[in-house]
Amino acid sequence: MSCKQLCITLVAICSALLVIVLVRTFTLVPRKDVVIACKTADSDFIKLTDQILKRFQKALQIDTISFKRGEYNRDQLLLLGSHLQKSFPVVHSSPLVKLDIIANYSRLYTISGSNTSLTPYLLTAHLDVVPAIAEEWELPPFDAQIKDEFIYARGAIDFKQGIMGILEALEYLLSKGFKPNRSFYIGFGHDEEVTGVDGARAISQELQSRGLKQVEFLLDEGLAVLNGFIPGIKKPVALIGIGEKGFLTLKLYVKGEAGHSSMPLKETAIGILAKAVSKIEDNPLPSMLGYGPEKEMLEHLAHEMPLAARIVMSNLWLFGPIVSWFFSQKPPTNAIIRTVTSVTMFNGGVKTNVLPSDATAYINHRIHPAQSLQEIMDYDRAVINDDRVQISVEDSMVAAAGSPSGENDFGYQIISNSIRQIWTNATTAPGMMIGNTDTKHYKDFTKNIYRFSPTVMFPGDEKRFHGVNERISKNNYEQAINFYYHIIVNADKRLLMGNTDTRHYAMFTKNIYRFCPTVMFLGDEKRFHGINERISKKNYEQAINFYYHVITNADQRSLINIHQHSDEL
Ligand SMILES: CCCCCCCC/C=C\CCCCCCCC(=O)N[C@@H](CCC(N)=O)C(=O)O
Repeated sequence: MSCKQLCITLVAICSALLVIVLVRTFTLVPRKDVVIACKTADSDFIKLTDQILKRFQKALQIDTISFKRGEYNRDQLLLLGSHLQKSFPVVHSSPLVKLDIIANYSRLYTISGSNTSLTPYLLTAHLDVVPAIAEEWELPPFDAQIKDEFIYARGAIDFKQGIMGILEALEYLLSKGFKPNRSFYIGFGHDEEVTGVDGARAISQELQSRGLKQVEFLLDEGLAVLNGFIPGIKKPVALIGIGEKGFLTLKLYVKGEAGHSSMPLKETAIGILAKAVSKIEDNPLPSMLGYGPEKEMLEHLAHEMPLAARIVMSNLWLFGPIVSWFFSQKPPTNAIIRTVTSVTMFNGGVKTNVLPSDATAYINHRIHPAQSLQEIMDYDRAVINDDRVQISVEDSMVAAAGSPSGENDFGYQIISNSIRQIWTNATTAPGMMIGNTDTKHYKDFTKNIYRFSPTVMFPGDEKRFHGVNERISKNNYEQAINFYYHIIVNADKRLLMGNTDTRHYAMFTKNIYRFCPTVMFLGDEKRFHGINERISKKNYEQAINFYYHVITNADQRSLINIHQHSDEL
């Protein structure tokens, strides 16, 4: 090939790439949904009264700690149960609500709706918390004291704001005479922090034994309203977890030889294990950017970014390696692009002058959905490359597949719209839950599983999860209550409302109306996107005449006297 031909080929390739990049950049259009903002002046806005705040603080003061499977503060769980019972008298006495205590401590509420043809939905949360090292906290972890408008306590964001927020919203609604159309369940597990096998799993079994086959959607704890976490986006981003990373906990064990420390061997069990652990930390797993829900998230958010970042995010097929490098720099963004590795426990040795007879370490991986458990095991084995280190699986879970997040996916849109009613300046996007939840126990009921916590976070706050100084602002707790209020009200609709093409015209007018000239009887709603969609001949005639009148009536300078038909005089 001549030099000229080479130049022409290169120019052609570059031009083609440029066209693809620009087309992708400008065809990922922003969403312009119209949602009705929830304002503090609204008559149905639930204000954070002293009473509401006090009962939240009281719930936080009860240290419902889970230590390990089957080992949790049973007395405290009972205490929290009676606190809920006392705090929400309307919920606990309503004829519409049935409460079952499951496996002694978990709580399953069944709220009966009037329309049994509507598939119920499920809201879940957990009653337990992880332990806290009190000495490291600014304020004691189980006092729930307030400092600078923040309530500090273990469980403030993981996840007693969910427990109390849901019940506050329900208490309010029922006390105002709310009678749901759609039934729903509320499931509070008592051992989520130690995998939920006693609590959530038992709730799920109870629902199955009642013959429940399907729920419309499930909302559990999860991602949050994030400020400043995603490079290039200034406004808050509310991520709804549509998938969940898997986990793999590996036990590394080295058998050593006990003896006197004055005559050491070349390496001790501790030394061998320390080298293995160090190799694991030095060799992070490769980036999987583009192969999981994070791709959808970044493409969704691209339109919120400045042009350069927008070009990059819209074209991960080309710029993936740059984004991977960038995201690897910070733990929260690193967590979404790869399987991560944490060495969480290390034990060995009994006395300062005794050679250790063995040493044990635990590695906790959070697995990217594009990878299998076996791949991770093989990777670790190859990296350690030392037969003296025995590797065994302590516990594992494969990653959860992505739930649908399209414009017509009822559960996703109910959650997204409810978020935007509260955090009006936020943009929502599907994301991947980086920690684990109780949702694994409910996966047989629906593929529409979503993970979102109504928690506002700023960089650094992620360390408060399972760390020190966990806290929530009073304002955020008020938002959490109102978020659940909107979830319950919005999910009570028969069909997804508001997801019409009108959002594409929202910039032209605030006078947007949605009406179909369709006559419906109970049961006809199933024909929408269902089977046997139909219209009567008469109704079609009415539809034509309706549009005739819309056109003729709208053809006026100003509003006319509507009673000008001669037959109405
Ligand atoms: C682009 C930025 C994306 C990500 C930013 C995330 C910021 C933090 C948001 C949410 C935090 C999620 C982590 C909290 C998990 C809470 C639930 C939990 O602790 N679960 C346990 C369950 C234990 C188990 N074995 O089931 C856990 O994951 O260990």
